[in-house]
Amino acid sequence: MTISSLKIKKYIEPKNIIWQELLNRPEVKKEDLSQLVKEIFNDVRLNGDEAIIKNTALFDKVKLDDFKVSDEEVRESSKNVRLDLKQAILVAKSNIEKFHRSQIVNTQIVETANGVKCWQESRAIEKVGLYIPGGSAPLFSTVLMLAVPAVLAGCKEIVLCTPPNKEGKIADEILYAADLVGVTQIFKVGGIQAIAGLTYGTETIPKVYKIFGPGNQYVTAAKMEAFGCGVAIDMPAGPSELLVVADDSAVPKFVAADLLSQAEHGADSQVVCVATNKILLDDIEKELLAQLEELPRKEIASQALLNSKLIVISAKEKIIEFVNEYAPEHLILAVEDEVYFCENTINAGSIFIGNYTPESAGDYASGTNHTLPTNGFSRSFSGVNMDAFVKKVTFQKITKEGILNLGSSIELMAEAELLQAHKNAVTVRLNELNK
Ligand SMILES: NC(=O)c1ccc[n+]([C@@H]2O[C@H](COP(=O)([O-])OP(=O)(O)OC[C@H]3O[C@@H](n4cnc5c(N)ncnc54)[C@H](O)[C@@H]3O)[C@@H](O)[C@H]2O)c1
Ligand SMILES: N[C@H](CO)Cc1c[nH]c[nH+]1
Ligand SMILES: [Zn+2]
Repeated sequence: MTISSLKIKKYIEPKNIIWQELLNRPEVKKEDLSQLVKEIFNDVRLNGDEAIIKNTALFDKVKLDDFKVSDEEVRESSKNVRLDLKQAILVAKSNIEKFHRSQIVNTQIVETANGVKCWQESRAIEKVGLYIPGGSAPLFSTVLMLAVPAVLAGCKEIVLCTPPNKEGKIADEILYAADLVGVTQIFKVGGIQAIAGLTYGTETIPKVYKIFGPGNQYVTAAKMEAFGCGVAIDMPAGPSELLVVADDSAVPKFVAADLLSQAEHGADSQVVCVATNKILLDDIEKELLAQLEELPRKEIASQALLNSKLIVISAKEKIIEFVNEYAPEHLILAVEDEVYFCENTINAGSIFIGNYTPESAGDYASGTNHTLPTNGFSRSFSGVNMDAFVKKVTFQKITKEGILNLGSSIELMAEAELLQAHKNAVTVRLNELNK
């Protein structure tokens, strides 16, 4: 496809009746993966490491008898990472730490009635598995996004799996970032077999309690199977997406650059731009096509742009209605009335405000997490944050005075539910106190 012939779908003041078309995500070929996932899970459950080695040879085209990354490999890879890149990774790590640490809440003891104290404490999930995709780009930033909060939360075992390349290697930057942050074990295993290994455990891979991280359709289907086997997962995180809302205060060159930043992730990415007038939208489109020409990943980005939409909606109430129905992973607000749009946005994974807040900032280094719900799941899921790595345990301590205060309410409710033993647990105490 030549760039000049690229036609991005345009909609001018679309009526609600065609909104469904605008809200749709790119069509994914719905291959039924459940049989394949079940077979590999069964293989790994029964044959452990042998199944991991066999499936890695089959799907990643490399035979690795030892797939655990050694300390020596980690040390060597650190030497291969450029000094300026190491510095940049340190800046990102520090900001991600600061922002995620700020999410830790202090315990608050509440006296709900005289002598009845209740509180909640966080306990880190002891064993977590982090999946880092390996395919078309070495996403070492995802290592920071998952491992930094895991370490801050106090997770004891942080196990990372990522697919090896055909030489049986993992990108130096992934190993450097994992070691820097404090990942406890690293395995050269990807796809379904990695998720199965983390679910059941093998001779080499430890079983974990929760699995995090994005991945392709095989990884996503495997995470759903893991969930069915009793292992928690973070969320369904699919192909990247971005919605930009722009009014006359926006800079077309910036908006175009932002749209392309997510389009280059994959052919299945989707970017949408809502502008308040046609002149602005045309300027953004012109910039988009000019900048696309210069990109090394222009083929991928062009494919994504075929799934994308340029829309004019002039009324801000209508724009908000559209944003909340679309429920994007990322939302950029390049608008004058930032307060109105921020206050009225309900469904979005992460919001970027103003002309100098590119989405890439959140992908790498501002401090927020880039593992976010896609495909409309921002209606009901949060992105990865500190809460994802802990469980909340509630506590209560009731004194003699407390049970005297609360006792009769419990007795009455238990009796009404026909649960005599529940009532008795209170009655025996009240009898003792009233002697
Ligand atoms: N939403 C987010 O936060 C986010 C962030 C980064 C990446 N992503 C997404 O993650 C995905 C990364 O995918 P990827 O492919 O680059 O890497 P990946 O690591 O997810 O998948 C590679 C693995 O897939 C398995 N596989 C490949 N072909 C197979 C087949 N025919 N049968 C069985 N298994 C097979 C192999 O085992 C291989 O190791 C992309 O879709 C990208 O958009 C999302
Ligand atoms: N934008 C991606 C999430 O949708 C995350 C990422 C990693 N590296 C660059 N970007
Ligand atoms: Zn990105």
